[in-house]
Amino acid sequence: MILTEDLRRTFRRRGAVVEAVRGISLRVDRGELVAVLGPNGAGKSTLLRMLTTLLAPTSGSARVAGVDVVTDPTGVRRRIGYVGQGNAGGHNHRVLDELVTQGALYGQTRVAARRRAGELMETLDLRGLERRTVSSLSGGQRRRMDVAIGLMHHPELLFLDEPTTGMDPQARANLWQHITTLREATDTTVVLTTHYLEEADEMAERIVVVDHGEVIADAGSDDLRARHAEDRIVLEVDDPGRAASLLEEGSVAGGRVELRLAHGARRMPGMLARLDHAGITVHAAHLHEASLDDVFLALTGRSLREEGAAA
Ligand SMILES: Nc1ncnc2c1ncn2[C@@H]1O[C@H](COP(=O)(O)OP(=O)(O)OP(=O)(O)O)[C@@H](O)[C@H]1O
Repeated sequence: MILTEDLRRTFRRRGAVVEAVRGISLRVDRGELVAVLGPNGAGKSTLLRMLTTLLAPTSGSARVAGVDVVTDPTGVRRRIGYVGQGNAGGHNHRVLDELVTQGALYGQTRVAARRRAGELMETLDLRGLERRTVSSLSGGQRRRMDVAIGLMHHPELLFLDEPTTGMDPQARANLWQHITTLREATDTTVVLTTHYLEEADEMAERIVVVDHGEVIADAGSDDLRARHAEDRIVLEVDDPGRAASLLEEGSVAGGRVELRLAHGARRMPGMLARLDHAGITVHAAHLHEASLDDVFLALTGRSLREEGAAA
């Protein structure tokens, strides 16, 4: 669905050259949900803007939905939906009119556009808001309307640039619920950027970490954790020394055994069974799973959480 090869984009700023995207080769298959994560200024928006034909690459190539972004940008736009960071839609327009106008822009008849708008209002829980003005919607409703606008022309691929920024947790969960339903129904490919690590962790099948204009990691969140960070298991047992030597790993501190390892959740039951078998009583077992932020810290030396909070 997306194939880029050595994609680059440089900007000139006050005589200096800024390499915003430095040779990204990326493949996204049909039906995938991919989250692009990275600190501020990493190059995420520049990458997305090239893939959505809003910005021309300096060099390299990108095919999106089977179409080259440089030679046929109109063809790309016809096949993709893009929900940018700003809100779409005019403030004083009515919700249904906004959607129908968007459909008309893509050549739909009014009848077809109204039918499509009705479907999307149903899927995205916007029913009953048809005649409301855009400015009267809540933040969450507004963002769902933005997504509906991006989907009016049945795109095969949807780009979402920080779709949930500024939403409260309930509205975020609600929007995700709708995107999940939509994917189940239509197999739409989704590429998004987000500052919310938990969101990427829960929703994305694949996480592409971008830093300094390059892809520095590309895998599912469990794989990223196993490869780049460690889980921590703390066991409160009646004989920590014997427990540590039986498990052949871990250190004893404060009457507890502490272990740092990959796949902690999977390995903990086996450890508990071995201790039980050896007659060692376990009073409590704590699993602290590595977070995506730990992965991020290991990869970049910076915490995305702090960057996100500062953004
Ligand atoms: N039009 C431009 N002119 C000059 N420099 C630019 C331009 N657009 C982006 N840049 C620079 O390119 C780099 C990458 O910016 P980009 O906006 O792609 O990062 P980002 O990862 O999307 O950041 P954020 O999370 O803050 O949105 C930054 O150093 C930025 O200052």
